[in-house]
Amino acid sequence: MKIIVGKNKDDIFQKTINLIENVAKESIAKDNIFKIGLSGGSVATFLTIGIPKIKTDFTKWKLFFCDERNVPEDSNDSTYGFYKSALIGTSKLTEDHFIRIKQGVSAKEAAADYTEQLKRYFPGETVPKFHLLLLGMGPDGHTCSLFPNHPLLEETDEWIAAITDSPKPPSERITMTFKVVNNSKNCVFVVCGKEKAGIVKRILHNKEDLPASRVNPTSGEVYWMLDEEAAGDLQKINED
Ligand SMILES: O=C(O)[C@H](O)[C@@H](O)[C@H](O)[C@H](O)COP(=O)(O)O
Repeated sequence: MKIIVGKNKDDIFQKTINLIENVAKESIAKDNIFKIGLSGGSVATFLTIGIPKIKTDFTKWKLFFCDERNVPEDSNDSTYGFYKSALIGTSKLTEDHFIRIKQGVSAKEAAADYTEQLKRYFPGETVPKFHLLLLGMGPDGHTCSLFPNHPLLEETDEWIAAITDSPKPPSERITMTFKVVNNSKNCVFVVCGKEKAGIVKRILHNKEDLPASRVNPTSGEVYWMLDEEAAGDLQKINED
């Protein structure tokens, strides 16, 4: 685990962009493709600003979703819709770069379909191994759409699961399970703001068993990219 604290949001965002750029370069050199998983929420806002600044061959990128809301792409709640409106037409990314969820079906069907899509992009792999997953963390310690005390935390067979009772609206989503998350080469949390300081301490110092605590790739690295505010309670401990 690597905990990297930025002086402020812009500093940690730049450090995260540098990390993504380096992993993309290594991945393309080795595999001739860079397979990245995106999350929604504030990390999406940061990425839509940061991704276009990355010096890379975007023709080798494929962008997946660590989780996605089961809503129409033109809904304000669609994570893909947010990335599309910010990046397509304004960057070198096109719709074809994104692996989107099936529209107009139940969450269960969308999860099954996304699993089939993953099989096409990770041929022959017993579990998809992403080069990098970009993760947010909610104030309750959830990540992807894996929420505290939810049965999906214990899912060990499915790669992509459906949730219809998400405590964070909208209620219907699909999500990577820990089976896929913890098979990734790199998991990168981007967590900013003083409202996250308490949960960051609960996870990184108190070691409470919360969903984000369970992100620990079996043969990969987990990075916690924190601004000073989100790391504030951790730093108080170090000063004591
Ligand atoms: O689609 C989603 O809702 C996200 O994937 C979710 O996991 C998000 O990353 C966290 O809720 C953190 O969101 P914030 O950074 O906005 O608090």
